[in-house]
Formats: sequence, structure tokens, C-alpha cells
Amino acid sequence: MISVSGLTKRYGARTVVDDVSFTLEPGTVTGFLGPNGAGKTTTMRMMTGLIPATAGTATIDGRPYADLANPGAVVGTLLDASAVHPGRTGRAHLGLHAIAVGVGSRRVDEVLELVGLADAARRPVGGYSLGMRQRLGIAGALLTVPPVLVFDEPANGLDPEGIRWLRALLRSYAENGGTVLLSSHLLGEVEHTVDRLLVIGGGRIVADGPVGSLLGASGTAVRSVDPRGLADALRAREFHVERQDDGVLVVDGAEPATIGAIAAEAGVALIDLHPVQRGLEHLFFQLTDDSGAAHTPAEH
Ligand SMILES: Nc1ncnc2c1ncn2[C@@H]1O[C@H](COP(=O)(O)OP(=O)(O)OP(=O)(O)O)[C@@H](O)[C@H]1O
Repeated sequence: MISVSGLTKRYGARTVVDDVSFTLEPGTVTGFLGPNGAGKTTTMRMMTGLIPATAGTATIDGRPYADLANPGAVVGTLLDASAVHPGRTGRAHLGLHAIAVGVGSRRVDEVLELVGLADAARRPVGGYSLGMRQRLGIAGALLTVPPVLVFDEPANGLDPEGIRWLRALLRSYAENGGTVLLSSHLLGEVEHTVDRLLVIGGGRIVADGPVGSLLGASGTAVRSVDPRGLADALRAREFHVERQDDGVLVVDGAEPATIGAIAAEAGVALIDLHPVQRGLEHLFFQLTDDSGAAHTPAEH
């Protein structure tokens, strides 16, 4: 189990991670979601002992990362996939890593196969695409089959097939009892992969819960040939209707079937009708708009 409590990082007067607390249970994939600069990487770097925390603690099975006898056997990290010597082959890079964490060369070949790099393994990493470097970084994290994975933006540079592959890998890791934390600045990238979302903005956790409840459908978006007529008909039934610039009406708390029936009654033809999940998207837009940057203590 991973336990983060009151984790805080200040650079001078700037608080870039502010009193962050959460617990991660085995068998789950948690998405650490937030806009650029929200504090995801800094939190993960503190959790894995790469940088010291200003305050707070992060423990894995009750111990700080730095106190683990062989941290590489407990936590597989992907924190900077570009930090690889470009002249070294993928296999040589992993070979060095394997020695450091105490596994043999057979496992190197297994993980190369697992991440789809077996054919490229004898080529210098300098010639790898961004996606291939990500796969190499993931291979390094999996060498010891650690019970915990901490991956920073693992989908970076992966194509849609690669993202599907990553999703299946992380899901099966969790199904086998692993604890997975992955960060992303894109909601769509993680919403189908994770069980739970931890949303961070301006260094603080702003939402934390199961994906279903955070993303729960909250209304219906409808496009029609007569937005004004349809809005009148909906308001007459006491629905809250918001008209967007493109003429789409967003109706809070309504099922598409209800909206379709009201439109039919009012004689308004519909062009498009679908449920919308506005809760988290709305929150995310707000974060992206105004609190993506870190704040100083004086702003509290
Ligand atoms: N060494 C440092 N010195 C000063 N400020 C830093 C340092 N490292 C990070 N920061 C600042 O901390 C804030 C959080 O950065 P962090 O990299 O943790 O964000 P992030 O959520 O991972 O963003 P991204 O999605 O862009 O990777 C940013 O404002 C960043 O500029």
C-alpha cells in the first residue's frame, strides 16, 4: 500500500505541491490527473525519493522509498523516459538496469518482448521514436515485476494502438494485485484505464474518487433545427438549459430519451442528441483556465 500524507514542496516562496494526501490500494489503477504544471511530476518524484519533500511523508508498505532495501524490486518507475544514453542499444540499456536491480538477462529479453521492442533491441536508443523510448522506460520499470508502478505520463508519444496496449498492460497488472499510479494531463487518455481519479490543480488535490462518480453523466447535449423553440419547450418543463455558442443546448439532469420526447411534442427536428459528462470536464476546464500554475502561500 502507498500512503502519501501532507506531502508539500516549496521552491523559494512558491508552493508547487501543497499538503497532498492519498492512499493507494493493491489491485487498483489510479489516474493522477492535472493540467501542465499542476504538480504531478513533483509529487511522484517526492514519492520515489528523487527529490526531498519540504513537508509530509510518502511510504510504501509503511516505509519511505529511501528506506527500502531494493527499491527497484518494490516500485517500478517511469519518471523520465528521455534520460537514456543515445549511443547505447535498448538491450544494453536494460542490461545495465537489470544489474542494478538484480535480475538476469533472460528477464531483459522477456520485457523487451512484452513491450514490443524485441526487434529494435539491438539498435541504438538515439534512433528510437518517442513512443519506443516510452516502451523502453516501461520495460525497465517491469524488470523486477514490482508490486507498485509509478508512471509519469506513460502515454506520451504512444499512438492509439500503443495506448490500448498500455491500458491492457496496466489493467492486468492491477488484476494481478499490483498497485498502479499513472499521471496524465489528458482526461480522455486515462478515463478508460483507471478505477479512480486523483485530480490535482495548483499543487492541491481538487477531486478524488471513483471514475464513475466523478464522470457520471450529468445531462444531455442536443442540437436541433430550432434551438430557441426547443429551449422554450424545455424551460416550460422546468429544465435548466444552457445554450452554447454553436447552438447546442446542454440540459442538466435530463436523459436523452426525455429530451427527444419533448422535442417531438414541440415538433422540433433534432440533429444530434447525446448524454454529456460535464462534472469533471467542467472542473478540468476551470483548472486549465485559472489554476494550472503554482501559487504562493500568500494566495491561500
Ligand atoms: N526544480 C524546480 N524549481 C522551481 N520550480 C519547479 C521545479 N520543478 C518544478 N517546478 C515548478 O513546479 C510546478 C509543478 O511542476 P510539475 O512538473 O510537478 O507539474 P506537472 O503537473 O507534472 O506538469 P506537466 O504535465 O507539465 O508535466 C511548475 O510550476 C514547475 O514550474
